[in-house]
Amino acid sequence: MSELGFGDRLQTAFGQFGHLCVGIDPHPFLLNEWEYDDSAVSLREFSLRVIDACAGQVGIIKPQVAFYERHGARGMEALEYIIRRAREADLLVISDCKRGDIGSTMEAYAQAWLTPGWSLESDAITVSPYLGSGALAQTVNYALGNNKGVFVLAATSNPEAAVLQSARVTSGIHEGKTVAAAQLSDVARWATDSTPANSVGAVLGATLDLQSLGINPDDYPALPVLAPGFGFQGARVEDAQRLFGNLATNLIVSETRSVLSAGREQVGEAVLRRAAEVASALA
Ligand SMILES: O=C(O)c1cc(=O)[nH]c(=O)n1[C@@H]1O[C@H](COP(=O)(O)O)[C@@H](O)[C@H]1O
Repeated sequence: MSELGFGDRLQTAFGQFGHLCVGIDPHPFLLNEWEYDDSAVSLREFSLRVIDACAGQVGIIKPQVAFYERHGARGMEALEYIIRRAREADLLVISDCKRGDIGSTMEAYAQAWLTPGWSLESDAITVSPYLGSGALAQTVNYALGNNKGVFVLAATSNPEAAVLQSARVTSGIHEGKTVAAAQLSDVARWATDSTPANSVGAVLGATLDLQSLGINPDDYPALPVLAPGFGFQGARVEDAQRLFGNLATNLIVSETRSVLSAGREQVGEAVLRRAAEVASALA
């Protein structure tokens, strides 16, 4: 097990490489553009190519589990392999599995993804709180006990999310807040009150107007924030500081298709260029 908590490893990654996280989503269209067939072997080759481009240049990668699951057991084997290779290359791996279930089932997911030495061992995972954020308590405890991280969806980048996430809570400690703001408050409490600190973070889409969801980023402590939506989904990294205010301090700028669509030969160059743009936007 790592000696350092996920929050500390994240700070080291920010200090060495800045705030860019490269997503690995082997969409069939990208496999095709990169001249691979749509197979588990290709997933592995594609992903290794991205890992080579990232190693020593960025600190964090985020494989999207769904694209490996598409290929069943062989796809998951490819995922196990590439996670291991990325971690050996000192990349922090956030496995984007977006698990969300009742507490006892979540515990099994946490064990699958966050147990040192197990085949899918990652540094952090994404989880969904929409069965109630209390159902995530065991996952958070398990992660913290193993020096791992958890990113909880609060306000997601997709337009369909608004109908649910902008609804107002009608009872309890979060009464009157939007669902998204309530989730963010729970995450902020976990991030700051638990040990090791800052190992629990929130997912906040960069495509959103956070104020319209009742979220003023300056009202929150600088917890880790995984922010997808830059690049392909239209958000501009130049706006990161304005969009996230105080939350820009520990912002993970996540980009996938905008980097990977550079192609197999140019992906290294695209990673370097984007990392420099992110560094200058968050300087
Ligand atoms: O958790 C995520 O990473 C995520 C949350 C969210 O709100 N929106 C979102 O697009 N994502 C993921 O980010 C990736 C898309 O990144 P782009 O290709 O850069 O748009 C996909 O793997 C999504 O599942």
